This record gives sequence, structure tokens and C-alpha cells, in this order.
Amino acid sequence: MSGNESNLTNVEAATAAIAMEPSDPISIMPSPSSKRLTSIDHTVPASPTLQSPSVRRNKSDGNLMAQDVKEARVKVIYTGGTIGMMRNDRHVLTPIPNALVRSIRKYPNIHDDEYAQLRFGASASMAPLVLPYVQDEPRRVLYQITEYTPLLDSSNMTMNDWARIANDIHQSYEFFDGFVVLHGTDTLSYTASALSFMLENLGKTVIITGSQIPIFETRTDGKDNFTSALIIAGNYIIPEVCIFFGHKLMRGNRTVKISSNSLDAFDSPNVPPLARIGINVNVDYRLIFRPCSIERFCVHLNLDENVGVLRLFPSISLSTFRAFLAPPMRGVVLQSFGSGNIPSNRKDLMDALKAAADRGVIIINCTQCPNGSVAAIYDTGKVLSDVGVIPGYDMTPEAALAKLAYVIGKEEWSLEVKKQMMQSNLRGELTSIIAPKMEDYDLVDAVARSLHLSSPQELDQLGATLFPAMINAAVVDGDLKKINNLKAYGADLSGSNHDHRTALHLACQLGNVEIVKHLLRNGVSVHTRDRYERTALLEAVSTDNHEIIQLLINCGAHLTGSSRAVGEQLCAAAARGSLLRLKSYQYAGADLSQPDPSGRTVLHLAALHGFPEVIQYVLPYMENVAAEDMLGLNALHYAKRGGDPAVVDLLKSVIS
Ligand SMILES: NC(=O)C[C@H](N)C(=O)O
Repeated sequence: MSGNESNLTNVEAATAAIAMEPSDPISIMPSPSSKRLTSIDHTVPASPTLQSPSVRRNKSDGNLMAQDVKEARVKVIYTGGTIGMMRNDRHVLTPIPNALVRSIRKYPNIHDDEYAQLRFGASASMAPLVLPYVQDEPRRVLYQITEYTPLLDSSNMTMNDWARIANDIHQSYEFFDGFVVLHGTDTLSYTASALSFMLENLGKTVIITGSQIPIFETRTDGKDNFTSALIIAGNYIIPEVCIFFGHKLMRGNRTVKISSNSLDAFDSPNVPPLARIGINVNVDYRLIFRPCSIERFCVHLNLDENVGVLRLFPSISLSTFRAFLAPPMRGVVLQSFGSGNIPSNRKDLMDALKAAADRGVIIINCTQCPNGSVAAIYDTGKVLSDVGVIPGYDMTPEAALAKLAYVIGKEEWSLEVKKQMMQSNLRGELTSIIAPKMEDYDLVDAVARSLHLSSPQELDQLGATLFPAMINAAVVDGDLKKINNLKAYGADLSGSNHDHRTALHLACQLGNVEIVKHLLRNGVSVHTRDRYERTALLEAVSTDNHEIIQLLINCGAHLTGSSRAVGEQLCAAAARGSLLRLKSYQYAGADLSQPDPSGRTVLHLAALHGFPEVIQYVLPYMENVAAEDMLGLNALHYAKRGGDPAVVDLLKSVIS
């Protein structure tokens, strides 16, 4: 898709467009990383720009075999960690290259080989892996694993590895619905925190997980963590970098590793889990932190390594303290006592802090307590702000350190802006002010009372039914005030109705630019697909609203569905002579030279139906003006059949 070429800077992304329809040739294309011999793609790249499957009904038992089944594509980046380790002869756990995918193909509860055979035929052994059917989840998850070389124990990972993961997500962003990173647990919270900052304007789900016991062992937490992460990444739009561990989905930059041997190895002390996995998946949508600016997804890879964590202890020596703050240090997380206190009677330490802050070192005050926040309620804490130390509120040391590396690495920001950013809530990593009490669920409560409903589940269900309907009514009325009121009542503006349509779908269909902007600024996802696989972008294309198309594209929206289906739509528009529709698709990122399933292009159809202005417009965008369809006919042949002499002459000038 030409409109997306800026993102397709590597072979992997470009080859990811290979269709996975059963009729498509399936081949293994080298990824740029594998070219450098540093990673191996174990399957053909998957792409959400592909058609849903046409797998058939099983003749023997009559069961539905993937026909009409919706699919989601998840990219798995396997970096190492216990999850893929095996014990060597000395009983020491080490990661084994190429073992994970080989084993997974044999596990029927992680890979549905029957579905894969039906879907990908003879090439199934190299095709994407397929998660078996999951009750109550709408999509079959197809996943592609990219294995890094070497596989790392996470204790050996560095900031360069964070950049590599961020870059790989960036390169394949448009080809997948969600991302899972398999990672060692020891430094997982650091990686999650760093990625949460590096992935800017993230619109898709990224889940990092691993395990305490290798996935190859009979008793393992790896299978559950991995499959749950895949299910959530494929079926839920939670535009955050999350950690899945021990039945909980947590905001990554709020987590800490709390146990080296418990299977509940992670906790999110200051923010409840975003989702809990029991018999059902329960997502708390009100907790989700959404990007609220109209900007496209991008990555910031420049991190400053001159950062550190200094944990205070009674009687710390001045020389230790000074040495830590000395150049080249540029950012320090000062882990203070309790609610942010340091020994205020230690003038020597205060002077050293002030000298460092005056030199431009950003010093951020975080508590040593696993729970709670720093607050200037004691004199011993207040003195810190007097010497230029910034409050880190309730940030974990991991998040504060990663944020310092990110913020200091933003060379375009002044020192003042950097300090401001450290105190601002960029990705849900800190709570600086107590949120004003929401009139949360008042409205729902009132209705519930009149209906005699009382259980939390009934209230949730009522909210999920009432709010989307009421928001949609406000969208139809074009009533921004009403939309805001509903939000104040606790409505999730990203909520969808029974057709999985959001208010954004409707606003795009109605062409209300103001409401579209408002919804985007309130974090409504551009990636939600309704029951019929339509995105908000497709609604804007269908109504030829170019301003809205541009807004959505600026927010990271892209075309989904098979590229050949897009070709079909383009040909239909050309046959009608609709230059407007062709432009709509083009602005939405479509490649105007994309053929339909019979190999015909817009040029063929415009030639046949005699639309010279369409031909003039599309000519510069055609990859091959003489492209032939499946019958071996090019656009000139079609023009001759169409019989318009002007069109024939026009095409003769470009096709010999
Ligand atoms: N459970 C684990 O994954 C621990 C391992 N040492 C790692 O962090 O890679």
C-alpha cells in the first residue's frame, strides 16, 4: 500500500503483505533481522490486510471449518527467558534456539494443526501458528513468532534490546492486530516501562509475558501466560504496553517483580489490574490509558544511558553519594524513605543534591515503599524540592528510571520541558493528583434501581448496553455537551454496541468532523472492527470524507482486509468513473495499482468503461501500465473492447 510506504522501510514489513489466503503461495521471506542473522522468523509473516478465511465445512462430520471465522493476527517477539529454557546436563536452565516453535507445533492446546492444515494446506508446517478455538472470544488468533538470536536471560538485556523490540513492533505495526513479547521475568518490568514510553501514540495491544517454569515442563505457568496473552492481544484493543502474569493483565509501567519463585511474580501496587482472567476475561475499560492526541504511532529509540537509581540508607557516606551524582550522570531516581523523606539534617547530602541539580542532573524522588506515593507532608521531604529535586509521585523505580532515559533522550526538549515531563503523567505511570470523584454509574444506578437490578455484574451489563446507545444518540444529534455529560457519568466513549460499532464508526459515517476529533482526543480507538470487519476509516472512505480520512490516518488508522479486496473496490470505483472514491482509497493508504483477484486494475476498468479523466489521474500511480489480467489482456485491449477512440489513443501513448 503506497500510502504506508514510510513505515515499510524493511523487507519484513514489505513481505508481511503476502496474502495468507489458501490460494496464495506461501514462502518464507527473510526478515531484515534474519539477514543480520540475529533473529529467525519461524512462519510466514501474517497481515491484517488479508481476507478472512474460506475454510470449508468438514465433509465427514459437517462441522464448520473456519468458514466465516474471524481471525486476528498477533506478532510474537521471543527474546528469551525461562519460558523457552531447558535444563542442560548440569541441571542449569538455558534458552534453546529453535526449540519453542518446534514444540508449540506439537501442543494441541497452543496450536490447532487441523485448522492450520485446512487454512494453509501443504504449507501449514511453515504457516502461522493458530491458537485453538476459545469459547466466547470472537476471533481465531493466528500468530507468527520471531525468535531473537541470541536468546537472552533478561538479566543480560540492555537498552539496545528495548530499542530492538520497539523497532520490530514499529516495522510490523500495520500488519498485526496485537503484539506479544516473550521475555525473561527478571528485568521484564524495566522493559515494559521503557517500551511504554518508546512506543508513542500506541493504538494496539502490546503484552509482555514470560514464565517462572519453562513451557516445556509438565507443570508450567508458561502455557497459561502465553495463551492468555495471545487471546487478549488478538481480541481486545488495549492500547498500552501491558504485562500478563498470574491471571492478571497489568499496566507494564506500574509493575514490579515481587517474587523470584511464586507464579504470581508481578504486582501492580498502585493501580489495579487492567483485566483479570478467570473463567471469563474481565477487562476494566475505565482503567485503560488511551492516547488522546491526533498523532500517528511512532517510536522514540534514543534513550540516555546515563541514568541510575540511588537507594538511600541511614548513614550513607557523602563520598558514595557524590560519586553517584558525578558526571556523566544525567538523571537519578532517588529512592527516599517513606513518603519521600531524606535525612534533612545532613547538610552535606543536601549540598551535593543541589550542586547536581544546578549542573542539570534531573533528580526524581520516589519512595522505597512498594506501595504509595511521595508527598511533601514532612519537613524532611519538603527540603528536597527546595534543592531542586522533583517529586516522582507513585512511580515505581523501574518506571522512573526508564522514563528518565526516555525524557533525557528527547534532545528537542529543553531541560525545563524535561523536568515538566518527568512530573507529568505520560503513559499512566504516575498519579500526581487525586482524580476528581466521578459521578461514576449514577445514571446506571438510577436505571438499575428502577429495574430492581443490584449485582455488580448486572450493573456492568446495564452500563455496557445503555452507554453506547446513549453516546450514539448524542453523536447523531451532533451534541458534544451530551457526549461529555455521558463521559462524566462514567460512560466509556470507546465502548461498542452489539454490532461492535463504536461512536467513532457512526461519527465517520455521518461525516461529523468535530465529533470525530473529539472522540479521537478522548482516546477512542481507530482500530476497532465492527461485526462486518469495517473500521472507522472504511466508513470515511465510503462517504468520501477526505478530511476525516486524513484525521484518522494521522491517528494511525490503516486499511484492513485483503489487499485484493481493496483492488476489487478500486476496480468498482473505476468502472463507475468515480475519481472521488479512488482518491478516498488513495488517501486511506491504498495502492492504486493494486489488482483485483482477476488481475484487473483500475486502468483496465476505466479503459473499458471510457473514463479518460480517471486514466489520466491513475497513470502516474500504476506500477505497470501494461499489466495483464488473468486472461492476458492489458488496459489497451480493454479500451479497444470499450470502443472509445479517445481512450484508445490515450492508452496507445503509454502502452506499445
Ligand atoms: N523467570 C525468568 O524468566 C527468569 C530468567 N532469569 C530471566 O529473567 O530471563
